[in-house]
Amino acid sequence: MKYKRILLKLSGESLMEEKQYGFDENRLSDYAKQIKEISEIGIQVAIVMGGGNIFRGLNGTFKGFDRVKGDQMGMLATIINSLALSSALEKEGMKRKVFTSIRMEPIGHLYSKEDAIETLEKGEVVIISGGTGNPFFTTDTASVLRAMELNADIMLKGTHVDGIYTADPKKDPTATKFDRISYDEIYNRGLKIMDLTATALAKNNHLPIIVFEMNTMKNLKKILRGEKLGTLVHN
Ligand SMILES: Nc1ncnc2c1ncn2[C@@H]1O[C@H](COP(=O)(O)OP(=O)(O)O)[C@@H](O)[C@H]1O
Ligand SMILES: O=c1ccn([C@@H]2O[C@H](COP(=O)(O)OP(=O)(O)O)[C@@H](O)[C@H]2O)c(=O)[nH]1
Repeated sequence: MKYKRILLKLSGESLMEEKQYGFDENRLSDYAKQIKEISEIGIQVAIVMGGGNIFRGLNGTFKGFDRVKGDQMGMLATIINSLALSSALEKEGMKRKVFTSIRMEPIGHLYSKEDAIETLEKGEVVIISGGTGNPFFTTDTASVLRAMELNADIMLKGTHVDGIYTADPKKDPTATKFDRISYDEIYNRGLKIMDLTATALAKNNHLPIIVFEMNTMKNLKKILRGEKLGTLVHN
């Protein structure tokens, strides 16, 4: 296998399926099955969950919430999603440990790099919730940060689009997909697939990222086998 330890970022919105809000149990179960498949072949998997299916801080500000309170609500949303994923993994008979970036026992263990690495080395899945623990950040940034802390070989951003396009493919049907793209090009073209903080942090630390569609079964395993799916982001 090409990679030994991965950081998998799962978009909150991808959990919704056809729903307008919250999560779809079948989608969660499909994700758990895909994660099981790669864990069983010896890949160490750390996961950062998004929260956009429940709450985004910036949306709250439009409704009159204070931004910091809104972001804290968003971080709590990522914890709800993480517990749901943990429960789906449990149904698959998987050992896993939920960490929170903010102290919240007994809901999850307070995140520490050492504990997370120890858990990964035991072959258990690590789920890191609560984003970075700070407002004004995103779970993409949290994913890059944790990938670096945990010395992950790559960050895989699993979402509902099949890669990075010249423009948002939901808004522009003429947009075309990149097989590879540099961090600078994401910035120069102003692409909205990842926020600039996450992009800059990954670039500065030479962290490769693959953006791929996670809603099709087996895609995660195919990537780990080296099949060319999605878009590779590189320096
Ligand atoms: N240049 C682009 N290429 C691909 N997807 C893009 C681009 N710009 C914006 N998007 C949007 O980014 C979303 C995927 O990113 P992700 O962080 O997983 O989403 P979300 O924030 O909805 O959870 C999709 O909704 C897609 O339409
Ligand atoms: O380090 C973080 C990560 C997330 N959030 C908040 O949590 C929300 C949900 O996260 P995100 O939008 O990244 O989730 P996704 O788009 O991946 O579903 C964000 O809008 C922010 O309000 C935050 O404040 N700090």
